[in-house]
Amino acid sequence: MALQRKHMLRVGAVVACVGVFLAGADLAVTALIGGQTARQLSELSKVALRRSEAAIDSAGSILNRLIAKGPMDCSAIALQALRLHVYQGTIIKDIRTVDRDGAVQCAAYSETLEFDNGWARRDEMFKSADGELRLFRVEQFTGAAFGVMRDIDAQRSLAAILRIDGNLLDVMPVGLRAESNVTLTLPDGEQVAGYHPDASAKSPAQSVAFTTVSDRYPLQATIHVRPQSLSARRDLAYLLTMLAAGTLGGVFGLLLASYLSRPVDPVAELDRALAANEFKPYVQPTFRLKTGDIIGCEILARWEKPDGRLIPPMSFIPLAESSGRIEKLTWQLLKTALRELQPEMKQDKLFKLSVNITPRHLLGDRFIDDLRKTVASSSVSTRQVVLEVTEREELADLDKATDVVKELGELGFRVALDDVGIGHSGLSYIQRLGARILKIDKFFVDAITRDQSAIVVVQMLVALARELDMSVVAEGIEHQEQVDALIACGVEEGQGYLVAPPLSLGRFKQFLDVRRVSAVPGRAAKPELAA
Ligand SMILES: Nc1nc2c(ncn2[C@@H]2O[C@@H]3COP(=O)(O)O[C@H]4[C@@H](O)[C@H](n5cnc6c(=O)[nH]c(N)nc65)O[C@@H]4COP(=O)(O)O[C@H]3[C@H]2O)c(=O)[nH]1
Repeated sequence: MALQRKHMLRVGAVVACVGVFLAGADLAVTALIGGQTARQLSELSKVALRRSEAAIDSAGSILNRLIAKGPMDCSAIALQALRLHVYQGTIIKDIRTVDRDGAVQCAAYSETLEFDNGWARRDEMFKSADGELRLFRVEQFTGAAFGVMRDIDAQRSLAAILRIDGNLLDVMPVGLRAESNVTLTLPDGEQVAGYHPDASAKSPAQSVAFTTVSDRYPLQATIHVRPQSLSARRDLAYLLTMLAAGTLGGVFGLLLASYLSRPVDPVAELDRALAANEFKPYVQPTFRLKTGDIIGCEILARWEKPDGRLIPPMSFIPLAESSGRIEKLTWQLLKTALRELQPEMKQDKLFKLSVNITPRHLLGDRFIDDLRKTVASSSVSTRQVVLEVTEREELADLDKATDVVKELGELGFRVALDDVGIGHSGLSYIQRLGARILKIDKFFVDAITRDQSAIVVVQMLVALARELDMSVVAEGIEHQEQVDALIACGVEEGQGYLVAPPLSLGRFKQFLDVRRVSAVPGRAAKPELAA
């Protein structure tokens, strides 16, 4: 079972750590690589724009040179001069002279006019920042072309028709070429050039855009990419990082598991629990057998672990005893119980609170002093406090024990001898100690309804108690038949699951309230009060 838990812990820790490391690495690498890709694409849109600006610059200076050469008046010489600048293979596909309104007067190659499908008016053109050039879209049957116009004089202008193609806009890195396109647009959104590296592929339907706007020309270059292209998960660096993170997570998980499953020093654990106040006084009511009236309760320690587990006393009391922590533990429990039950104890002056005291603690030098202080600070009468000393363990020094019990009695405390009948000491021990209460062990209560000898022992203990002026409490009563048999033997008080198991202080208070209201003798505790 322990091995299985260890294995489960190890697997759980490894899985959890790998998960956390992978998630962390995913977040970090996605942000890092995604950010880098976005910066790279912004830079590339700048490159596309700068190249396009250079093309416009070059067209503008050609137009300037032509205008400087002579009158561009559609004469044969003027057209010849224009033709010299329209070469196959360059981006200038035609140069035209246009009038004041932008209407074409003549073209370097008049046959290109047949390709036209529309020509912008002057007022539809966009001015460059220096006012020297005007840019516009030229509709042609073969697709959009890009017009760059410079005024010759107040009446005429010279317009170059450019086709900015892949050579200028081919800026995309290999990995992104197939999933992107690059466009040049005017301020009205009209596209004057576009480039898709993979001519057969369609533009991405859903895309992320990276745009650079020119500060010299009314123009912007935009790179459109599919959102998936930005995903860092396609990157080799991402895969390598995730592999490293997963491995690190696994190693860390193993280390964590071995740290968590390291043997814990039980005494250090006790000290930690004491400091954290994890030991709680649960209490089990004692009652009058004939009437069922509650006459007190016994503190039974429980360890409420931070993970919610409730540890029974036999799992920690022996260690607390052998490690010298029992004193601190006892005072902690008693203080808490006195503080919490003080109102009930003040209201019912006959109510007795019992606490288990180990023989060694009882015989300790400071026991009586500490007990007095603890009880005095709660302003509860010493007469309402019972100290249960077990008969299971021998009192090392019976004479000293007798003196202590006597002194305690003078101070008002009562001492009960616990687990009577199963211990090693004889009747003289009971007689000498001077205890006021005798608690008959559950062993005899269990047997009393089926074993005549148990009846004889109980009757004998009752007789002895009467002789010594002691009262008798029977422990571990679970059935009404046991109550009846105990009454028949002369026992008057008892405790057991028949009335209630050990309860937390809060539940015990509720239990008292319910009992006060119903006040039915001998009735078992309501199931919801069971611990
Ligand atoms: N089956 C059954 N059990 C019943 C019934 N009625 C009561 N019991 C259980 O019998 C035990 C009676 O307490 P104990 O003899 O003082 O025996 C106690 C006592 O010797 C010791 N102990 C508990 N708390 C403390 C403490 O604060 N200090 C010291 N020194 N010992 C403690 O641990 C022992 C065990 O305590 P618990 O486990 O709480 O077990 C308790 C109680 O829960 C019943 O009807 N049926």
